[in-house]
Amino acid sequence: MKVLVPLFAARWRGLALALLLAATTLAAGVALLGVSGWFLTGAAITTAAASFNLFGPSSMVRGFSFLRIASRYGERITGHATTLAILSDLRVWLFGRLIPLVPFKGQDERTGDFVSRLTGDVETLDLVFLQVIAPLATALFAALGLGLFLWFVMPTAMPVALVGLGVSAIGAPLLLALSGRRSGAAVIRAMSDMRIAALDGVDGQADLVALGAVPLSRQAFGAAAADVRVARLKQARGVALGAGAAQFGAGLTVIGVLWTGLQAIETGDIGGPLMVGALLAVMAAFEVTGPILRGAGRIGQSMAAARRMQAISGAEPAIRDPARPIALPPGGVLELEGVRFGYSAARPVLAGINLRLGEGERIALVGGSGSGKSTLLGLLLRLSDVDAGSIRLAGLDIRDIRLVDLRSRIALLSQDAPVFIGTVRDNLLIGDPAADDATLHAALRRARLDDFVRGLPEGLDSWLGESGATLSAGQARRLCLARTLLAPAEILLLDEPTAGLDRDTEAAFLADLVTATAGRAVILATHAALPDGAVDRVYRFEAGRLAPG
Ligand SMILES: Nc1ncnc2c1ncn2[C@@H]1O[C@H](COP(=O)(O)OP(=O)(O)OP(=O)(O)O)[C@@H](O)[C@H]1O
Repeated sequence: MKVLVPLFAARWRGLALALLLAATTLAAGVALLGVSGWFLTGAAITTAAASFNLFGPSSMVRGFSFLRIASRYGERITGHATTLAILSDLRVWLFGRLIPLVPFKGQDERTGDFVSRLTGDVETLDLVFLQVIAPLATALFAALGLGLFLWFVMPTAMPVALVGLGVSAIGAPLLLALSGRRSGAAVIRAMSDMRIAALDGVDGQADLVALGAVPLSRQAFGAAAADVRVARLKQARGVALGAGAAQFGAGLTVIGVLWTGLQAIETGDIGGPLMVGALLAVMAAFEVTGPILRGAGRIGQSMAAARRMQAISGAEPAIRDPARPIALPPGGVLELEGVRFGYSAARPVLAGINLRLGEGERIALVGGSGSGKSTLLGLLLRLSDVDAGSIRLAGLDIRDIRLVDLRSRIALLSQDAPVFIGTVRDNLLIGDPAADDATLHAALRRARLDDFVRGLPEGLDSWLGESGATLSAGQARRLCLARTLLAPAEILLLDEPTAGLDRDTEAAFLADLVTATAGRAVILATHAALPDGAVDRVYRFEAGRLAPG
């Protein structure tokens, strides 16, 4: 739960107010029932014999019931508002931590799991304050108040009531929380698997339909949903058992207090009305056990969720800024010397790359599929670090430069560049947030998409749908290309910029590359046939090395 501490600390005022109101609610409830018992018994005895002042207790009953309503309302509002604000803070924090860790490596860390942590896991933490911290604090307060009250009016009942309250509000929930750890973790795991199965099915819907594989996807989702049901059922069984045990404890306590109370009446230590009032006050104090038990039943789930978040907060991205960054001087000469790299030690991809890219030069990297073109471009942006050798920009090893500086000099159009949800303009402004309409249209023109965008009813403000659903694959690619061209970087890395374009558009774009890239240095990874003059030099990948192409 360490992740929650700073977030709770940042919102301590709201939490403290909610705690105060929760304690007031409980105190008013206890007092209400206590006074009512005292009042009713006193009034009943009055009609039989002695005199009893009805006005005092009846106004107290009204006062406490009003106070209880008002404080409960306030407590719900502040408790929930603060909790929602904390969860929102947590989501933002988590998003910030997760992004540098993408792409996830390993089986357990998939995109669906990432979404699951941001949504499901965070939501389970709502009960930490509302159903654990606040009710526990209130229970302590109740125990203290009730103990003091009984100490004065019926001391023999005090240990019985406190032990009973301790067992029901702390002992039973503690056992429940401990026994529910495994089922809680199972719920979290199963929910995450279910989200992953759902995302897989939605992402691959078209192919699954075309291949007639929808039943397989449904089966995978069904299995995940069944796991969720089983895990939840186990959890609910635990809560029911715990609630039963707590109710039993409450019943025994009331009998114990009644027993000691009757003895106290017999010895003349307490009057009948006050004893009844005290008995009902004890019963009312047990009100606090309900939320604690509900919280305890699910706390295993929250703790598993918190552990998953803690794991992220402890995880360091593989690529980090240098401890002592060196300011990047102007100039954009890029030099690679003896660069070796492999995703695993057993399978090197780059086996000694030497390359020099002068300012404003354009070169092309060609080679078979899987030869290492995209890998090399990724290294230039430090998406991974070289295993051996060095990459220098403006004379500095790129590992000595701040990432933000490096990436402001070099822009990449990746092979699977995404269209973000939003409009054409939203997508383009990611490349250059300050660009005006004329600049946006110029970039679109260079990417051979301007006519299309101008033909849309809302032009630059046309909505593109999720992942550019309203665009063809080639149009989406050109939009991403326009976005990269807009980036004010001196070096452009274009990975298959013409993928998805028809032959004529591809030839026109490549013929126009010099103008399109406006004097900037370019590394073009491509399978396309290059027209004369499109680039200054061509290199071919051969067994992890570069040879003049
Ligand atoms: N994230 C990864 N993890 C493990 N291996 C990878 C990863 N990305 C690429 N590879 C492997 O590295 C090799 C080079 O891949 P890369 O994507 O650089 O090739 P490419 O020349 O760009 O291919 P293409 O022309 O098909 O895009 C391939 O054998 C590929 O299987």
